[in-house]
Amino acid sequence: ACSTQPTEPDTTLYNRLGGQAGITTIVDNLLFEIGGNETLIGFFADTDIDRFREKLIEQLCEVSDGPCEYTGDSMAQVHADMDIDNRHFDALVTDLITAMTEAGVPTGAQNDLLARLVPMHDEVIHAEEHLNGDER
Ligand code: HEM
Repeated sequence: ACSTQPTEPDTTLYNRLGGQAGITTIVDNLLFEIGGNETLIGFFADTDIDRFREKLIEQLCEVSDGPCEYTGDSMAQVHADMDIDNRHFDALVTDLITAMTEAGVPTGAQNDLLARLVPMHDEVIHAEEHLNGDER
């Protein structure tokens, strides 16, 4: 029980998240968490949840070096005019951690995914200021 699992250097984060099945489970768990989170649910009142689910799966796959291409809109375009603040961002991160834990993702892989999403923070929180700049 105390043995440590060495991380294979040639394993992608995508594989450590459980591949396509793992990422799909993470996103479905996240949708469930958002649905019960009163800090977040209001933002999604008019959202096409099927599209949101599909684009988020693509994005998490691409950002973890999986075999996908993100086909959604830029983070600045998507989150403009929502007035998202740090409290909302933290609530989403907390729900994502719960979603990953429930999916059985090891802590190291959880942290590596979060580290790849955190750089998007400014584009989500200050989306308007990024709209005329370069898009990612
Ligand atoms: C790193 C953080 C985040 C990432 C990576 C992310 C990613 C995404 C993606 C991929 C989409 C779908 C884009 C598309 O349809 O083309 C989306 C949509 C959305 N996001 Fe985020 N998001 C983040 C943070 C947040 C936060 C903090 C909130 C609010 C609390 C939020 C609220 C929404 C809403 C409401 C939509 C749906 C927009 C619509 O109805 O068209 N997001 N997000």
